[in-house]
Amino acid sequence: MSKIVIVFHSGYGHTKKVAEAVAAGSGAELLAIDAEGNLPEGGWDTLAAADAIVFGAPTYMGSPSWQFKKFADATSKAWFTRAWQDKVFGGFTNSASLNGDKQVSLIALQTLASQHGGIWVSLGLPPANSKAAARTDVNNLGGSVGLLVQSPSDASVEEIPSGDLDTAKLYGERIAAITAKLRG
Ligand SMILES: Cc1cc2nc3c(=O)[nH]c(=O)nc-3n(C[C@H](O)[C@H](O)[C@H](O)COP(=O)(O)O)c2cc1C
Repeated sequence: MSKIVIVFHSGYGHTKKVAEAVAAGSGAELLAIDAEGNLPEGGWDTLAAADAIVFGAPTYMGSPSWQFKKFADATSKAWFTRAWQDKVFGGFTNSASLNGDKQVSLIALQTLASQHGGIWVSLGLPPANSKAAARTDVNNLGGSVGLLVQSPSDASVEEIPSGDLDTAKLYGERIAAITAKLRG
């Protein structure tokens, strides 16, 4: 069975909830980047052993949080040896506004995966964008590159729109299916 690892940062728990939903769909192991931008003991070995790596970060000031960026810069050690070449990658971001410049963060995650020679998994779901569409619908935010989630600024972790979490689970399933095809 393929090994999928979700490496993510979450300052206040909302992005962690999204990571858990992606894990529910993919069977992935969660690897949290801490408040100082560091991985737990053995974290780099966990990533080295993964068939697929999913990046997750909240959008802060229009880009991934600095803790995620510190992690991203630290992946240069793996880059030097092409250690992550041909792994499968995906990514997600979460922020307060419907737009909130989430796409900037997602492109940063996709670019990081591409620097490593990875195979990026798009969201693969049509947008729910008709007049009748609601926030409870799957992909109501209309993402395509990866997974977008909106947590309103005054929403608790338990109040993240259910449609976005359903979308997260489906994205996890897609990553698992594609990883199984490509990596066995
Ligand atoms: C320093 C900071 C900057 C933020 N910048 C943005 C932003 O650019 N766009 C946005 O929509 N939300 C922004 N937010 C809101 C967060 O993205 C939102 O609260 C998110 O759910 C936090 O996720 P977390 O609980 O995993 O840290 C910002 C929050 C903080 C603390």
